Amino acid sequence: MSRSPSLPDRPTLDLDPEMSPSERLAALEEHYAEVIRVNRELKQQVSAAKQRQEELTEQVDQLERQNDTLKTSSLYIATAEELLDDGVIVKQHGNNQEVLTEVSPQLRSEMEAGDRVAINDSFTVKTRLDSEKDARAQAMEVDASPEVVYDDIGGLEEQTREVREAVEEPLLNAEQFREVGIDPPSGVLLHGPPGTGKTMLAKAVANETDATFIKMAGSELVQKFIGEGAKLVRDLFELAAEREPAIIFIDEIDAIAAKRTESKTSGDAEVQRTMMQLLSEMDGFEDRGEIRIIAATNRFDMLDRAILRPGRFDRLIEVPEPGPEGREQILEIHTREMNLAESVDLDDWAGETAGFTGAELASLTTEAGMFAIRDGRTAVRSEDFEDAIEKVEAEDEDSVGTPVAFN
Ligand SMILES: Nc1ncnc2c1ncn2[C@@H]1O[C@H](COP(=O)(O)OP(=O)(O)OP(=O)(O)O)[C@@H](O)[C@H]1O
Repeated sequence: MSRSPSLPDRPTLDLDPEMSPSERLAALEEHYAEVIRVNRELKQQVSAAKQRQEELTEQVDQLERQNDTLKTSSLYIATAEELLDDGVIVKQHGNNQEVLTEVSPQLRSEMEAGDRVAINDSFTVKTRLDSEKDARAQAMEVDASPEVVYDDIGGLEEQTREVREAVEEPLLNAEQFREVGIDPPSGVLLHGPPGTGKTMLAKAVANETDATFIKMAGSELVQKFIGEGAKLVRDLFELAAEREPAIIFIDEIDAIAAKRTESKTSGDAEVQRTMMQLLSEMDGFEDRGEIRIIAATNRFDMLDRAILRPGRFDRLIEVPEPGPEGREQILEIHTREMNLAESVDLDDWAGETAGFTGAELASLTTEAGMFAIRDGRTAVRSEDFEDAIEKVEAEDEDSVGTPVAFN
C-alpha cells in the first residue's frame, strides 16, 4: 500500500514590531504568497485523493461483480466417460455433448470413469459428485447379485412359474423367441398386498439370470426427488443399459401411474411427466437388449390403464396373501436355520395364522426366537410361537397395512 503524502506545513507570519511599514508589507506579501502556494498544494492533494478514491471504488465494484458471478454461476452435470493422459472425456447430461476437458490433477486422482461430475461453462470439471449428492444413487438400489433364490419363496409356485416364463426365458433364451417370431412381454406387473413376496420374486429372477437388480420406488420419485422424477426414470433405463443383463424393479408404481380421478397427486404435472417418461422408455424398449422390467403395486385398482396397454405391462400376475399351505412353506423357509423344539408343529401354526402375509410370518419366526432368547433357551418352543403371534397381531393392529418385515 502506498503511503499518503504528508501535508505541507502551515505557513506562519512573524511580524517584528521593530519593522518599518514597508518591511511589514513585504513580509505580509511573502506570507500571502506562501498561503496561496500551500493552498494550491492542498487542493492538488485533495484532487489526487479523490481520484484515488474513485479508482478504488471502481475496483471494489468490479470485485463485487466478480464475486457475485462466481457465487451464482451454475454448474452442469456430466458423466466422466474416459480418463485420458491429457484430460477427461465428459458427456453432458441433457444434450449428450461429449468433450475432452481439463481437470485438476488432485481431482483426477480421485475420479473414475462413470463418475458424475459438475462442469462449468467452459466444461472444466469443477467437482466430483459423491454418492450423497447424487440423486441417482439415492433413488436407485442397485444389487449386482441379489441373494434370493426361488427356494426362499414360499407358496407362490404358479406366480414363480409365470415370472420365470415372462422374464427369465426371454433373457436366457432370446434366440428362441426370435425364431418363433414373437416379442417377449416387455413388462410384468406384480400386484397384491404388501409383504407377500413381490420384491423377492424380482430379486430371485435377477439372481437366476445373473442380472443386475435395479430397484426404484415410485413413491420416492414423487415425494423425495421432487422435480427430478422424469430424469431419474431416464437415468434408470440408462443405468440398466450400462449394466445389462438387468432387471428393473419399480416398486409402488401406483405412485407415478395412478388414474387421475383416484389420486390426489396424479393431476400434478410433475407426476404426469414422470409417468410419460416411463411410458416412452417402455415403448422404445424393444431394441434395448437384455433388460426386463418388473413393477409392483398394492393398489392395482388405482392404476392408469395406459400402462397396461400391449407392449407395456401386459403380463399381470397377482401375488395374493398365502393360503394354509403357502403359510406352512413360508414358516418352513424362515425356520430352516432355527433350532426348533420337537413340540413345534408348523402345520398347526400355519392354521393359526390365517390372514398373515409372508412378511408377517417372517416376523413371527424372528419374534418366537426372541422369546426363547429372553427366556435363556436355545430351542424355540410352541409357547414362543404363541407369544409371538400375539405380538405380531398387536403390531399389525397398531400399524394397519405396514407389517414388520425382517429381511
Ligand atoms: N412368499 C414368501 N416367502 C418367503 N418369505 C416371504 C414371502 N413373502 C414375504 N416374505 C418375507 O417378507 C419380506 C418382505 O417381502 P417382499 O419385500 O418381497 O414383499 P413385497 O410384496 O415386495 O412387499 P411390498 O409391497 O411392501 O414391497 C421378505 O424379505 C421375506 O422375509
